[in-house]
Amino acid sequence: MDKEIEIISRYNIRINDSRINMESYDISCAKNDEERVKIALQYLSRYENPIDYSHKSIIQCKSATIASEHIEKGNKAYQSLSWRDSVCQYTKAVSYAEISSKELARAYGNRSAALYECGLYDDSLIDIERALKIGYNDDIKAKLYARRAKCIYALEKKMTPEVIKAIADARKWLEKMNSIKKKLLMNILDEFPKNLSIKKPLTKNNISKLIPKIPNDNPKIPGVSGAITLKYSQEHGRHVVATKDINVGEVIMVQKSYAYIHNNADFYYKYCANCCKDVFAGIPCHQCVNVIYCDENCRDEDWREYHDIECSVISAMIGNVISQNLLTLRLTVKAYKEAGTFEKLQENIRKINEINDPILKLFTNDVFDPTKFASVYSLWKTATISFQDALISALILHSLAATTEIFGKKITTFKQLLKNKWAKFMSGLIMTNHRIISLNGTPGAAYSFYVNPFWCLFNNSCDPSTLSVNYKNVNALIAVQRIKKGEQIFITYGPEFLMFNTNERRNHFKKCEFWCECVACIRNWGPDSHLTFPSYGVSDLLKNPEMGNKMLIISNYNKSEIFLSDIDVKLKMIQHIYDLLNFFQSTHGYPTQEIFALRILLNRIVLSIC
Ligand SMILES: C[S@@+](CC[C@H](N)C(=O)[O-])C[C@H]1O[C@@H](n2cnc3c(N)ncnc32)[C@H](O)[C@@H]1O
Repeated sequence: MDKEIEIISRYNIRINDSRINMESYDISCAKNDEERVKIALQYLSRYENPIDYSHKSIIQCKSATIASEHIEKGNKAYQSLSWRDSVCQYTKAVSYAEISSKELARAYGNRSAALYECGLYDDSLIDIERALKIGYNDDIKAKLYARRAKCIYALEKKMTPEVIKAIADARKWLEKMNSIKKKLLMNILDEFPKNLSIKKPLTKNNISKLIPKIPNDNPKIPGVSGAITLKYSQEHGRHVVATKDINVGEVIMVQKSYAYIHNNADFYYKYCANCCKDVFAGIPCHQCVNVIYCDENCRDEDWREYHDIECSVISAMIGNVISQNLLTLRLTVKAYKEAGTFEKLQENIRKINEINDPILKLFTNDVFDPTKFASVYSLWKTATISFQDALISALILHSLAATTEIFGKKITTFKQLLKNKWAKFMSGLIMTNHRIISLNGTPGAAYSFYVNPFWCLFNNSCDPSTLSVNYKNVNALIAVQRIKKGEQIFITYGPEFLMFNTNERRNHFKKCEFWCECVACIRNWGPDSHLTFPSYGVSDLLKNPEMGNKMLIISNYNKSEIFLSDIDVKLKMIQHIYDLLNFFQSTHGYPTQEIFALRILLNRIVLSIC
């Protein structure tokens, strides 16, 4: 492969490699995104020999060898008692193993042992069934049946008919085992349930407990409180406003992101690619090695929604690309799937472009539906654009065209792409999506990256009126200031005044191409400013025993080991803080030192959960 194109494909694209002269390609003359990508495709067309996505060094495929390597790594982790690591390695083996292969049966069987050790008995039972169904080696089947007996016993805590049956099944297969292993297992079966070490089940993630219930009282914007609405003004652009007084602690929104990806190879094997839940006994995609699912339902849903197209494309892109590019691809594929055909997609986009009202554009059938492409596409706004952006878009298009038959047949050369009508149309959409992601894509925890269209309509304040709680693909906002009817509601885009001074914050926002005009920037608040706010002491608390008591509890908690306390204690403390914030703001106004002392503690508690 040509050196230059190798750089392009490998780094797809953080190209600031001096061998590629970006400056010499002027896209300023282009009228639209389609023309910009055309210039990039013309630049790339000089390569006779484009990236070969059928090559095994570029695409990761199912492989018995790689599956066996992961099984070995899983065994090592298991022997050193690193149960979670061994589960992860066996899951990698599950995804690399060929469908119905002996490696797949082994991976499920071995993973059931690690899951048992984690205390995940239900998951272990599921894997045992899978291993037996595919065909586990006869000489170790007895161990699987014995494990089934142990799991059921651990769950039921008594000798049920199922436990007895599983023990009998294990005995039937004892003959096939070698003599040492047979003796060991026979002892366990003879003594059952004596000497069983039954662990406390592994606690699954806590942060989901922080996510409030989805508000269901805004018929126009599902997942959003009925106390808010969208507005537009020359000064603020689109923004969110309270239609009723809102108290601290009230839920503003709980919505799923339109698109979410985790771009860390290990996370592909820990979270379901469809619903994002932690997955311990996941199943693979039939074709690729990059995703893992809770079960067949999640696998089928993902396939219907976008994975049927993405499957081979992400295999080509993963490892070479940064997460923004994968999210750009996801947006494009989802838009295409929603429309069903290129003609319908073109028609949908034409209709959105014809609507001038910046708020109405976001709606589908009179509802702001965050699962529809219109809600994302209408986030588009003009921003500086470079040849590099066009090049990225051209390469995403090439990955799509060269690995799928979306354009009728696979298109592998850049020259052919320039001639194909629908490839040209999709090139423009890819570039527009690339710009939408550049400005609205949000990095989440654990290398995740997502876009939530409603969240993107809030303006920033470095003293936000809301707290963001993101749990994988779910985005929640909770009020942390009392907000009066008619007031604008703000989120934080990152740097808050408690952490950074005004210059630092405004410089940070330069890359988002705006000059922050929030109250904290206008008043030049920095990390110590809250110490200059008025303070009323706690005298009013003495007149209100309920609040006085909450303050006492909170002050004691503040002196304790916050990180070590139980999640339910933390949630109780958060509720006390909300109550105290409401009390202080209604008696003393805003801002005060007492309020910020509580806000700093609130941030610490939330951080300790996330
Ligand atoms: C994610 S969007 C927010 C919604 C946006 N107002 C709209 O009309 O779509 C971010 C853009 O809003 C504007 N914006 C948000 N917060 C701002 C602030 N504190 N000061 C000035 N402009 C802000 C900037 O133009 C920024 O690029």
